[in-house]
Parts: sequence; structure tokens; C-alpha cells
Amino acid sequence: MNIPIPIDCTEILKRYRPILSNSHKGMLGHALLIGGSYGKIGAMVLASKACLKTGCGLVTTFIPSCGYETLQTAVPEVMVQTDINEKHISRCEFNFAPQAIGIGPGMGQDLGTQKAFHEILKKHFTPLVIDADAINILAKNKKWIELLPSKTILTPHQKELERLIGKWNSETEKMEKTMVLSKQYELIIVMKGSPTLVIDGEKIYENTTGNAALATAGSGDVLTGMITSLLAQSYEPIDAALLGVYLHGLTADIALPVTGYQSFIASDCIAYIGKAYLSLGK
Ligand SMILES: NC(=O)C1=CN([C@@H]2O[C@H](COP(=O)(O)OP(=O)(O)OC[C@H]3O[C@@H](n4cnc5c(N)ncnc54)[C@H](OP(=O)(O)O)[C@@H]3O)[C@@H](O)[C@H]2O)[C@@H](O)CC1
Ligand SMILES: Nc1ncnc2c1ncn2[C@@H]1O[C@H](COP(=O)(O)OP(=O)(O)O)[C@@H](O)[C@H]1O
Ligand SMILES: [Mg+2]
Repeated sequence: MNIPIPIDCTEILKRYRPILSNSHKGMLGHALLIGGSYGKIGAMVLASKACLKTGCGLVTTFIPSCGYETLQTAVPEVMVQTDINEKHISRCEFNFAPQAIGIGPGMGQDLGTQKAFHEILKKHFTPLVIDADAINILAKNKKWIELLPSKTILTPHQKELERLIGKWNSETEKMEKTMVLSKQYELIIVMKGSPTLVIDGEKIYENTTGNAALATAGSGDVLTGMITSLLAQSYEPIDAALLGVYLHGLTADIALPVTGYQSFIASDCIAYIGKAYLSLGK
């Protein structure tokens, strides 16, 4: 097994691009986040706010219509397009060309939503981040994995990974199975946990930031928004995955002396993205 490459400050500074003084929002990417369902619009509030706070110029969400007012009120900077269905996504049609799409947070797995997701995979070749229920839907429809563009980023937690690759008997077997999937379909797999590992074919990266404060509802939804933001800003997919995971962990490390472990919530993760960027020192 290859030795993991640490995702530390040195590795990140090789990949991080400071903002140009003449930047305008049109140069900083337009991200599309697709997800949410009745009772889980919060996942999209978190993901879309994190996407903006990570530097994307424009962010549009596509959600079921029940979430319209909630999202517009919670994050006025984010644009909202709605599905014809009230409670879950059933037909995903949008009227612009995003630089990156993040899909899955809070989306649910209704059969209509599965069909809509299949249509997106058949029609769009935009750089993709696949999380949560989008991973669960792929696990139920394994043939659809072939439709993912090369270097699509998947962000499973342990249970989602198990749904995707099946059970394992040891950590080594878990890694081997994940690497097989990554190599077979040219996917970048962010194995979320403590620590988070990023698999890109033969390469294994191990994150050095983050702590148990992140064990809180919605912190993965925030990570999806952050990685989608970096992809939309034209980072290479592997750089977007590594920088996203590193900054996400840093928010919790910086916040810890203020919030402690227990009171840190996903919204704190978003609030500390600015300090995480500043700590890169550029
Ligand atoms: N405010 C909102 O709108 C929010 C919306 N959300 C949305 O909800 C949807 C469902 O997402 P989800 O991850 O909660 O459900 P699911 O995939 O069944 O996993 C749960 C089970 O998996 C396990 N497990 C989890 N993590 C693990 C780990 N690190 N290591 C090991 N095991 C782990 C654990 O199993 P256990 O250990 O209990 O057996 C647990 O019971 C999804 O769309 C998401 O985006 C949430 O983000 C919350 C905020
Ligand atoms: N003990 C921990 N140490 C470090 N990071 C953690 C820990 N627990 C959770 N995390 C991180 O928090 C995030 C949780 O993601 P996920 O389970 O998808 O949450 P949600 O679906 O509620 O948004 C992942 O990035 C994971 O690595
Ligand atoms: Mg999650």
C-alpha cells in the first residue's frame, strides 16, 4: 500500500491560488448546488452559504419548491431555482451553464429524485461533487457510476462508503476496495472521518486538520459546498478536494478555543472559513 501524503500547509500552499486584485464575480465561477427535500432544506442552506464563503463568485441552488422562501431568507446572496415538485427534486432543469455542480445534501432518495439524478448524469459533463443521497442513489444503481465524468469527487462518510463498496473486514481491505473504485472510474474519493483520506487512483492523501468538533449535523454538507466552490473557481479537482478538506478542518481547529467541542455547529464551520483562509498567510 502506498504511504499517504500528508495534506499539510506545505502541500496546500503549492496548490492554493491567492485572489487577484482585479477579480470580479464573473471570473470567480458560478456553482450550482442541487439537493434538499422537505425537512432537509437546511442542508442546502449550509452547503450554499459555505460555497459562497469559500470564494465562488455566484451560487445558484436547485431545490424543491417548499424550500424557496427559507433559502432566499437564510442566504440572500444565493440564487434559487425550484423544482415543479414541492417536497423533493423530480426534474432538474436549469437555465445556465455552471462551472461546477455539487449534488446530494438533504436530497432524499425518492424514485422521482433518482430519475432526475440519472438525467443530470446523462446530460451534463460539468465537474461534479457527489455527496450524501447522491452517493446513496449511486450505490443503489451501480451502472450509473460509469456516467460520472473523469475526476468526479465523491465525499462519502463511512456508512455511505460501505453502501458504495460493500462491507470490509479490515482497514486495509477498505482502502483496497476504495482504490479499485477510484482507479476503475477515475474518481477522487474523499473518505470522510478522523482523519479524512483522499484517494486519487494510486495516490493516498491524509488530512492533518480537523477535530471532533466537526462531529455535528451538517458539517459534511458544508464540506460539499466548499469543494464545489473551489471546483467552480477552476481549481483542478484534486486541488479542490485537498484544499477543501484542509480548510474545513482548519475552521474547527481555529474555532476550538472559542467554541469548545460541544457547542461548535456547522454554521460555526462556515463562520470560520475566513480565518482559515487568513491562516494560510497569503
Ligand atoms: N439540517 C439538515 O438538513 C441536515 C441534513 N442532512 C442530510 O440528511 C441525509 C442523511 O444523512 P446522514 O448522514 O445523517 O444519514 P445516513 O447516510 O443514513 O448516515 C447515518 C448513519 O451512518 C452512520 N455514520 C454516519 N457517519 C458515520 C461515520 N463518520 N462513521 C461511521 N458511521 C457513520 C451512522 O450509523 P450508526 O453508527 O448509527 O450505525 C448513522 O446512523 C443526507 O442527505 C444529509 O445531507 C444531514 O447532513 C444532517 C443535517
Ligand atoms: N471526530 C472527528 N474528527 C475529525 N473530523 C470529523 C470527526 N467527525 C466528523 N468529522 C468530519 O465532519 C464531516 C461529517 O460529514 P457527514 O457525516 O457527511 O455530516 P452531515 O451529513 O451531517 O453533514 C466530515 O468532513 C468528517 O470528516
Ligand atoms: Mg453527509
